[in-house]
Amino acid sequence: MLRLAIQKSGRLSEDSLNLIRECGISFLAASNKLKTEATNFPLEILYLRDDDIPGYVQDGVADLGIVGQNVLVEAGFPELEVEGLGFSKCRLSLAVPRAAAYDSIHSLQGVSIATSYPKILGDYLAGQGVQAHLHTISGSVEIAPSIGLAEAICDIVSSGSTLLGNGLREVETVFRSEAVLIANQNLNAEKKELLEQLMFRMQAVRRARRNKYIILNAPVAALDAVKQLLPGIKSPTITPLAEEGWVSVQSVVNEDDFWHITSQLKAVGAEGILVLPIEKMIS
Ligand SMILES: Nc1ncnc2c1ncn2[C@@H]1O[C@H](COP(=O)(O)OP(=O)(O)OP(=O)(O)O)[C@@H](O)[C@H]1O
Ligand SMILES: O=P(O)(O)OC[C@H]1O[C@H](OP(=O)(O)OP(=O)(O)O)[C@H](O)[C@@H]1O
Ligand SMILES: [Mg+2]
Repeated sequence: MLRLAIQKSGRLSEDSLNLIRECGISFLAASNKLKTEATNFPLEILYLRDDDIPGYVQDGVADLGIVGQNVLVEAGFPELEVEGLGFSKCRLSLAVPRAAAYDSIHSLQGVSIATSYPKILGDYLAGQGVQAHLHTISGSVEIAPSIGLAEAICDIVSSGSTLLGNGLREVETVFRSEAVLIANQNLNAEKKELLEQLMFRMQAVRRARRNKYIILNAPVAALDAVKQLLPGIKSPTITPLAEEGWVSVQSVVNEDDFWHITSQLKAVGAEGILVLPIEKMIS
């Protein structure tokens, strides 16, 4: 049985549970329990504070974990990372009060900085040859300058609205992060095999999320142009319509290219374009 540690409640929780469910793994929702067992895969899920997850996986208390790279690197175990999961993308940034003078990172020489990430920030500043006074606090970092605790901060930024709401200005990106799957490095052969199975499923889910299934009608005369725009996995599926001179084309498009490609498809004469989500995608 594999033991997977996920965040009990917080930013990573829902996406972690959804990913496990989309891998076809069923379990009872644990509203107040701290662990659950899957009913159709040899997996036990532990619900923990995210800061504890890297240490538990390093020690082998849990075999696997899902955690932000920021927390993983801060804990000092970057080597546990198996793969990026594409959600909870954010950055760790330095910010100063809106009116404060700031020319370059050297403006922070000798300045006091509040952060929950003293290791990542300390390494970054050392790399830039800057010495600052770090105040480690565990939360609400953005209020530190307004209450006189520090002159600058280093914390997680996503939309930037928390910085804006606290009168702060982002000046440097220190670290980019997303949720990652981590694994203990001494898994036995049986657990390694289960990890492979889980990763195979996670990859199929992630590929499916990045792609859409597209079905459209096109005049035969436009077929070459349509094929150019829709190369598909191998090549598009083409079937004749009941109406002479028309075909139905089915293919897969990348989410990022989707709007660009559909407007070009319309321009070459495609009609009745349907776009469907893909549940799993296995190469
Ligand atoms: N605004 C955000 N946008 C995207 N990802 C974020 C954001 N804030 C945090 N994250 C990511 O989600 C992780 C968990 O954030 P959360 O705020 O839930 O942590 P926490 O308060 O430390 O939780 P815990 O109670 O488990 O210790 C962060 O370490 C980071 O990787
Ligand atoms: O750039 P933004 O989109 O505003 O996001 C950044 C904020 O999100 C996180 O806090 P969260 O809202 O998770 O609350 P927390 O401090 O309780 O963890 C993080 O600690 C920042 O404060
Ligand atoms: Mg935490």
